[in-house]
Amino acid sequence: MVHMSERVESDVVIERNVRERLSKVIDPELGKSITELGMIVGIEAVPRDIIDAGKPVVDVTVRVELTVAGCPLTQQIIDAINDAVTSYPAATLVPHIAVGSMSEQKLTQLVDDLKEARRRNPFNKPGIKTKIFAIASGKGGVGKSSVSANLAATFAALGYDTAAIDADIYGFSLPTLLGAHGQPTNLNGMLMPVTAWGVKTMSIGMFAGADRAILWRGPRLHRSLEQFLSDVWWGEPDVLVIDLAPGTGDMALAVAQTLPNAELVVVTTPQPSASDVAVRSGLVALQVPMKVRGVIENMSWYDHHGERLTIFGEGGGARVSQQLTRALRYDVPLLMQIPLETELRQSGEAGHPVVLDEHGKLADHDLAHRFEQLARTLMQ
Ligand SMILES: Nc1ncnc2c1ncn2[C@@H]1O[C@H](COP(=O)(O)OP(=O)(O)OP(=O)(O)O)[C@@H](O)[C@H]1O
Repeated sequence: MVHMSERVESDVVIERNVRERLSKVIDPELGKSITELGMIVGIEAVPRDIIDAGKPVVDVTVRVELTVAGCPLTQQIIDAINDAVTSYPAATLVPHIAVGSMSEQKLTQLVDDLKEARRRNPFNKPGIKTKIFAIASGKGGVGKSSVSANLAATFAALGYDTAAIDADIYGFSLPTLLGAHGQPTNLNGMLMPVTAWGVKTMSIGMFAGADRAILWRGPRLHRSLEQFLSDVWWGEPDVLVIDLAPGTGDMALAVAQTLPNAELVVVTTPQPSASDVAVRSGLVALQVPMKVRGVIENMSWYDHHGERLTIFGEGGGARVSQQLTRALRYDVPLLMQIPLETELRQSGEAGHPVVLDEHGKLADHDLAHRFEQLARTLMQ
């Protein structure tokens, strides 16, 4: 027999404990707890007079206010709330989740608060933990975007909170390669990146407007990149991969000014016409305090019925590594060689990075192992 006063107290305890458990549920877009974001507006525990498997059965109503009605991640949030309630150890809690959306006024306040906390470019504040890798190539078409997409997917599959920016105004191929086809959600002027394969992605290709390319050129590039970084809600990812536009100057300079922690990774193919320009793209580090982390040689060979064909010649990656090491006076290693593989191209076109299996886990093949090794080296 349970007395009324005890029952009331235990309901309050359950409500408090449920709130505590919900504080661990993180909004996948904003990267903050749903309680901290003010999304939980009511929790009510009403016990039924039954015991199930030795535990009291309690109906728990959770009232949730989402930031945007019908947001694509609604179900994910509701599932997480459901799990947090049903996994309660001391009682059998039966969840009833009432979903609504925030009032305009509340949303404006929330966004203002978030913006206030992050008024500026989030990646250059002191003590930031995010590792930033800017992928440069010099010459176009050498596979810089394919490397960026697969590297980002590998980081995410290894469990790192991963963001990727496609800053390639000429190509913006990252969303295609990652299959990130959605539009960024606009939360009262703050943009949410599109998540694909666990990678939060933003591309300037997602912004409409004829002046997009003009904005991203020359003297305004630095401002544009900064704006791009601060108008998007990135949270504080472990790693940020930036797919730069091909070329040797402007873009890398803008990155160095905007993201002082960024490290440059230079992609080349084996042939001299690519490696000569790749060296020049790395030499930008003589003008700005940006570290060149290493070189990746793509399209290094093609395995044809057991025969290794070096279609684009040999030695480009090693040449870039040696020349940059000499010019910059520190070791700029050749980090990885990537063979030509039809699957890499095909999976890129299908929006499924070749390094991932059908479940989105790291695949068990040579190419995936190479990318895993690269990702682990870069995070050291
Ligand atoms: N190792 C590889 N094996 C087979 N195909 C590849 C490989 N690397 C890249 N490709 C293909 O080559 C083409 C160019 O690659 P990608 O778009 O990644 O290059 P990029 O350097 O980013 O080009 P851009 O200069 O246009 O930005 C794509 O069709 C891609 O699928």
